[in-house]
Amino acid sequence: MQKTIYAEAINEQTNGALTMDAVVKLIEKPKFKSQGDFAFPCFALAKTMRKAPQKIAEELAATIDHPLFEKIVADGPYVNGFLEKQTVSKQIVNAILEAGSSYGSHSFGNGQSITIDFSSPNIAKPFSMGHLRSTVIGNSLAKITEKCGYAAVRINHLGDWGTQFGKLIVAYRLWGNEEKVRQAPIKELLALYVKFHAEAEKEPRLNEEGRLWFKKLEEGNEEANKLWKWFRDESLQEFSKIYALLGVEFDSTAGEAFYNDKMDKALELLAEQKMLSSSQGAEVVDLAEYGLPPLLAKKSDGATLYATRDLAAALYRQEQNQFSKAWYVVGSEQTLHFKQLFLVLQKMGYRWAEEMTHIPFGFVLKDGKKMSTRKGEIVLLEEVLAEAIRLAEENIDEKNPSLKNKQEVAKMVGVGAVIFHDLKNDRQNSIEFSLEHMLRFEGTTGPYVQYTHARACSILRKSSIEISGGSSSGLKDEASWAVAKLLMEFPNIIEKSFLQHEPSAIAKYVLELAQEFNKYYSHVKILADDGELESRLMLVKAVAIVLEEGLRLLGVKAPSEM
Ligand SMILES: NC(=[NH2+])NCCC[C@H](N)C(=O)O
Repeated sequence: MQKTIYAEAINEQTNGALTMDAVVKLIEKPKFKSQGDFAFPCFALAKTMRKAPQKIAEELAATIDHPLFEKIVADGPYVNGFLEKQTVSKQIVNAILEAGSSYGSHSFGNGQSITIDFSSPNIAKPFSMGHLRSTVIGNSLAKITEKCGYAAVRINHLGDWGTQFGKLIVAYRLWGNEEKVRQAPIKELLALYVKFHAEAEKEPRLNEEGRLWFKKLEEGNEEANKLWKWFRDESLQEFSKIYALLGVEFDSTAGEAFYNDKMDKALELLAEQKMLSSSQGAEVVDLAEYGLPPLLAKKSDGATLYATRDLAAALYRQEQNQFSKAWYVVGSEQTLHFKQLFLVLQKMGYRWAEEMTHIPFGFVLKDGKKMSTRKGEIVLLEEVLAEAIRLAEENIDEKNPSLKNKQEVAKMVGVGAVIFHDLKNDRQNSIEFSLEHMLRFEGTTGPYVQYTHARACSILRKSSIEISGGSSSGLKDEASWAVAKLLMEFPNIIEKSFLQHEPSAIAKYVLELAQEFNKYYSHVKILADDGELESRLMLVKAVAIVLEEGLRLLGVKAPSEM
């Protein structure tokens, strides 16, 4: 908002030589504090105004006069604007106190829906680190889209269909034990699956059996479907423990199986458009014109595939939700799959397919190596989260042994640490998994931000003044200005995180705000009883609001004491 005012002033003085949009985009944040709060480079004006940029900068600096600015100075070809600290900090703090948690919201989503396909683990298999990343990133993106005025549709596209379930059924019928599966479903089903592959090496006939049973499953055979449904229910129950811990919910858990009866229609549509061709008995959609391998729509034995199900799912989602955008939070290994999927839909003539986006992310590493769920190295996510909570409790025991709801807070801190660690780097980067590191109370961690928020809450508790509504008269010292200026950035950060599909923008921001606030806390006696006490407390309250809201958008809770 302050930036817009600066742009307006420039625009007015240059008689609209550039559009407002162009001016806003050109305004930079200066590198050094001594260069003020905004810098506008005059190069783009030089042509239309037929003057040297330096000259334009001088003229603008001399003519712009706005009460929101303390001074406007030419700095070479730049016009630097220095905000009037007291007035602006007053405006920002009051706006935050009035808006509360809705500070930073946007309305550009206009209530349109965005489907977000995330988490999407495979049943009868462990919930992997990759699925954790998808879950955490997708959950945050859903909250960010809502903050921008969209209606988020959270979809867990479960991997619950495919030939592997034929194999699993064969394995269970041969070697399975009902009691064992009930006790530890994922572990047991995985063991059966692994055994199947080992045995099939020796006895290839088993693979044929597996295909047969999947065929039975697709055709609605009762025994096959009963077993499949049981495996699915047990798996979902296991996954739901993880979702409960993470605080993640879905609007739909319609997985791949859900599209079993919707694929014929998708295939028909492709056939109608003459987009199917056969290749070695299989039906494919040729994508050579885009330089891509063909999308496999139907195998030679008539079985459909992952891609076909995604095609049917996209058509179904557009029909159901009329999504304005469709996002897929899935690891970067599937980049080609989504490229093909989107292009096929575009080729079918659907304009909406242009608004479909694959949102990839990097790997989780342990000691520099990719963590995987292959034999022997399964890391059970539930155990990881339980360990994080246990370590957080140890930390609290040490630092604040008399805390009342210790266990509840330990859960917020432990789980928050894991989530924050995932989201603090650009999502495409791989992340090194270290519980010890992510749980530190200092440094770039979730607990550090939570701790800073709790500190702000504690200051507010200690003062006798009740802060509500917005009637701050502003502050003008450098330390509080640094905090106020960051608070001013929050709405822009939200928009940026939306446009780039990057929760990390918010994570980095709350870290910076926490650091700046802690500097303020150590330089200024906040609770000193002078004329500015109330304004300082209002700033503290504004910081608490923004930290809590920033963390919420990441899916992290902010305890008021820890
Ligand atoms: N619509 C989708 N394809 N979503 C992603 C599914 C991810 C898949 N279940 C996997 O674990 O690899």
